[in-house]
This record gives sequence, C-alpha cells and structure tokens, in this order.
Amino acid sequence: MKHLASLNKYFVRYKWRFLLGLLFTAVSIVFSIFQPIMVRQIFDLLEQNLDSYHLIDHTSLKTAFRGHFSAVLAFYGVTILLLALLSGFFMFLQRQTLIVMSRHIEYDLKNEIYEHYQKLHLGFYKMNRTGDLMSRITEDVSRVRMYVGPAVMYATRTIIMMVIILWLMMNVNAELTLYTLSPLPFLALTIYYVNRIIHKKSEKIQAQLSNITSISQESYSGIRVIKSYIQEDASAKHFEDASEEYKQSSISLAKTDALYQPAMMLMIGLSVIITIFIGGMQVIKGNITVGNLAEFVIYVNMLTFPFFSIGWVASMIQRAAASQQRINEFLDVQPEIQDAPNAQDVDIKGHVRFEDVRFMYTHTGITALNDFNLEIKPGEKVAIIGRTGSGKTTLAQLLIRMFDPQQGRITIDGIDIKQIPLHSLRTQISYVPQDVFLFSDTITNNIRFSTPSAEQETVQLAARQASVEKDILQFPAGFETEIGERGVTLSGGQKQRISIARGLLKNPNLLVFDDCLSAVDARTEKEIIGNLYAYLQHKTAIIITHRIFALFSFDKIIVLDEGKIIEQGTHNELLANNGYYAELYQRQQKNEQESISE
Ligand SMILES: Nc1ncnc2c1ncn2[C@@H]1O[C@H](COP(=O)(O)OP(=O)(O)OP(=O)(O)O)[C@@H](O)[C@H]1O
Repeated sequence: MKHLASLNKYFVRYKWRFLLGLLFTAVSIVFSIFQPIMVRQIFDLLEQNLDSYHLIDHTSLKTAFRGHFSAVLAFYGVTILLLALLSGFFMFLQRQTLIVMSRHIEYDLKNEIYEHYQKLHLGFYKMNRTGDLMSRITEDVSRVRMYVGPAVMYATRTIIMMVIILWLMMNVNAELTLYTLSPLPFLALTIYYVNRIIHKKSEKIQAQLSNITSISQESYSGIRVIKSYIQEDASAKHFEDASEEYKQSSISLAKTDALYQPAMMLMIGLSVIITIFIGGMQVIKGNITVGNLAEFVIYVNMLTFPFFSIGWVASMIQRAAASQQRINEFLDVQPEIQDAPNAQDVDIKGHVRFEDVRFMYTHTGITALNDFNLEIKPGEKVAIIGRTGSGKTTLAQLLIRMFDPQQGRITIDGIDIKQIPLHSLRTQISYVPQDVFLFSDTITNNIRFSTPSAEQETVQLAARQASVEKDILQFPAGFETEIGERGVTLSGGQKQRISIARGLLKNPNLLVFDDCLSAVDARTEKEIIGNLYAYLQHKTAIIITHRIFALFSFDKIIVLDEGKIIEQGTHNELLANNGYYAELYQRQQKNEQESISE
C-alpha cells in the first residue's frame, strides 16, 4: 500500500476535481436515500388508512377517498422518479469528475514514466527487457488508473452510503439491522476471493495471449526463413500449441466467471429472506411498521452493491499497489549519466583527448578499453581500425557520454566532457552509429530527425553528400517516401547512407562515423569518401572502420586490439611498420584484385 502513496501528488494536482467528485457522490447518495424513506411513508399511509377506508360505507365518500389517495400516491411516485433522476444526474457528474480525473492522472503518469525512460542511461536498457519497459507504461499504468479512478470512486460511494444507510437502519431497529446485514460480509469476502482467482487466471491468459502475439509476429517477420527451410507445418504446430493453452485457460476462466453472478444473487437473496422473515416478526410484535419492512428491503438492495464493491475495490487496490511498486522501481532509478552541477555550455571546436581511459561494462565485467590515450587535434581526421570486439564502438560511445569511464577522463577543447551539459555535448557531435535505425516515417523526416528545423533543401544536400539522393529520387514519392514496415523496403546500403545523411545534416565540428559504410559497394564508398573529403575539410572526424580507405588521407590511423592501441601513424608509416594494418591492407588488396578478375 505504501507504494500507492507516490500517487498522492496527483490527487493534490487534481484536488478540485477530486473534491467536486466527492461532493457529487454525496449528493447523488442523499437523493437516492430519500427513495426508501418515501416508500416507507407510502406503506405506512396505506396501513394507517386502510382500516378507515373499509369502515366507510358511503360509496361517494369511498370514491372521494380513493381519488384523494390516488393523488397522494401519484405525488409520491413522481417525487420518487424525480429523486431517481436527480441521483442519476449527480452520479453522471461524479463519473465526469472522478473518472475523467483518473484519465488525466493516467496521462500524466505515462508521460512521467516515458520522460524518465528517456533520461536513463544505456546500461539501464541493457539490464531490462523491452517488454518489461513497455508493460510498465501500459498494463501497470492501466491498473493504477483503476485505483485512482473507479476504485476511489466506488470506495467513497461505499463508505458514504454505508454510513448513511446503517445510521438510518439502526435508528429503526438495531436487531433487524444486524440480522439483515449478516450475509453481506460473506458477499464481500466471496467477491474478493473470486476476484483474485479471476485476476490470476486473467493474467495467465494475458501472458499466453502475448505469447501468441509474439509467435505470430516472429513468424510473419521471419516468413522468408520459414519458407526457405520449409518449416510452415512446424510453425503452424507451434502456434496451435500456444493457442490450445490459451483456449484451456479461457475455458477455466469462463467457469469461474459463471460462479460470480450466482454467488452474488445467493447472498442478496439470503439477506432479503432474512429481512422479510425477521422483519415480519418485528411487525407482528409491533416493533416496526410495514413501511419500515419495505424500507429495509430496499436498503438491503442498496447495500449489496457497496458490499460487492468492498471485495472488488480491495483486490483492485492490491493489484494497483503491485503495479505501482513495479513502476516505482523504474522511476527510482537515477540516470547514471547526468549533467555536472557546474556544467557550462561551450562551442566545441573539436580538440579531443582520451587520458588514461579505462572502461568496463559493469553488468558483464568485460573491459572494453584499458589505459587508452589518444589526442585528436581540431580539424584532424582519424581512422580507428581493429578486429571485432576491440573496443572501437565503446570509444565512440564514451565520447558522447552514453557511458562514463571508470578511470581517466575525456576532454574536448581542454574541458572534461562531464563539465559540458549533455544536451550541448550531443548537439555538437554527430554520431553515425553502426546499427542503423530508421523510423517508420518519410525519408525526409528520418534525415531531419537530427535537426528538426532543417529546410528541405538542406535535407536534400545532406542526402547528396551521403550519395543517397539519386536512390531516393527514383522512388515515386521521392523524399516523401514512407519507409518501415508498411513502406518501401530499403537495402542495407541505402539505410546506411540515409543514416549518414542524418549525421551530416547536423553540420557540427566533430563527427564520429561508426563503421557505417560496411553495406555500401566499392563505387558508392568511393563517391561518399570523395564527398566527405570536402564536407569534413575544417571539421574533426573519427572514422571507425573494418576496411582501409586508402584514398582518404587520414592524419592518423589508430589500430586497436583488446581495448589498447597497438599501432598508430599515417597510412605509409603503418604499411612500413608491417604489423596488423599492413596485413589487413594486403588482404584487402588481394580480395579486391580477385573480385575484379572474376
Ligand atoms: N553494451 C555492452 N555490454 C556489455 N559488453 C559490451 C557491450 N558492448 C560491447 N561490449 C563488449 O565490449 C568489447 C568491445 O566492444 P565494441 O563494440 O566496442 O567493439 P568493436 O571494436 O566496436 O567491435 P565491432 O567491430 O564488432 O563493432 C567486446 O568484447 C564486446 O563484447
């Protein structure tokens, strides 16, 4: 329950709506309470006047009596109808305030979680599964909404109603009240337990349903592999098994559900029978009137829903508390990468230094960089080459502070990057990642992602510089072509070049290209390198690559192995060195010659 306390700030935020909702609830209940009182008065009137009516022996007097009595009854009937309408109207207002408030809270909470997710460091995403992140922002928030909306609404309704009705009943006859209410706590308990069983079963069904969804999603996206390995039958069997489990659980839930209503009706029926039986005896003894008995039967009916709500609300609160606990676990995680308190904006020129940097991925214990030192002067172009897993990407990630090194420091223009606000640092560095990620949107919007305010011409220029403009213009919708699941399927090389265009559009002084030409053919690679040469003239660039770009005259080439620099120098110096670089170069030359002769 303590976990739900973190939601109190929302009740404070929407206090007027909340208080108004409570007021409407109370008013609606008061109007509904008058109805049994009026019924009692009708019955009592009938009881008191029936004997006198029978004693009248004059026909015209009898007719006048009946006329008068009918008018009284009509008055009561209309009043009861009006009361019911008023009660219903205020109930409508109560839902309009409390349920609408819960929708506002749901919206705020989702945004709070989403914004928090955005601030969290990459390590957090490595530690938690995407499905888990998603279910907290969707399913858990929905359960919490059930608490801030319907549960709060029914709980307040129940409390107010029970207090008023119990007071009224006790005033009439305490003994009858106790007898009448005796089955109702069992009703609350039954509802509570049946609800728990239903929820457990529903959760199992939900998990099975998402399993079915992911099985089908995987088989649709992997349909080419399934077909090429002729695994259609196996795939169908896999789906059928999952569906069978789902069917069994759904049938089991339907059986429990079927118990729900009869159990409720049984308890209500029991209360009514007890009321009529014990109440009847009290009427005979003269302790209460027939009107009181009628009033009691209505009270019992009015109380059944509140008692039913107790069980329902209790299980709703339990589920919401568990969900809020899960949400709080994430909300309590502090981003490891944060702005230093004294961080100051700077205009980055591009003088980069790694000083004795050591970095280990804490969750795996892998040391990706060790005693790493490197200086890149403004305007220099540096290539980073090395075997797979040698730490090249890690180096780039450290520069844009996706992670912070455990030892040593990285400076830009002489300032420790921890002293530069994250936003300023990342705005002034273009990082073109190894894994291309394009959104299901138009090509223009994908390129513009790095600079939302960019003009269309600038977007087109960036595409030209990344040698992808011609490809884009071949599509009927050109730059407005939709890409992604329902749009055009791009080749790996086209995707990489769009990703490069996105990086170039930012036009910063410092750029990092992380192996982003791996899917591009040799001719296009030459073209892009030619374009980059002009583009990068006065900029600092780090180009991470598996291939040697002999055409690009790098100021420095760094060869990494197991997180350490094993060679560095210019192209010619490294060839003369006859080490890993020279070996890689010779292998590459040989491959190129072989492919030409083929
Ligand atoms: N997010 C991560 N969590 C844990 N370990 C990681 C992570 N990313 C990389 N590593 C490990 O750190 C080491 C360096 O990886 P890194 O990606 O920097 O190498 P790389 O030289 O860029 O490799 P490649 O050329 O294949 O991209 C590798 O052993 C890798 O397994």
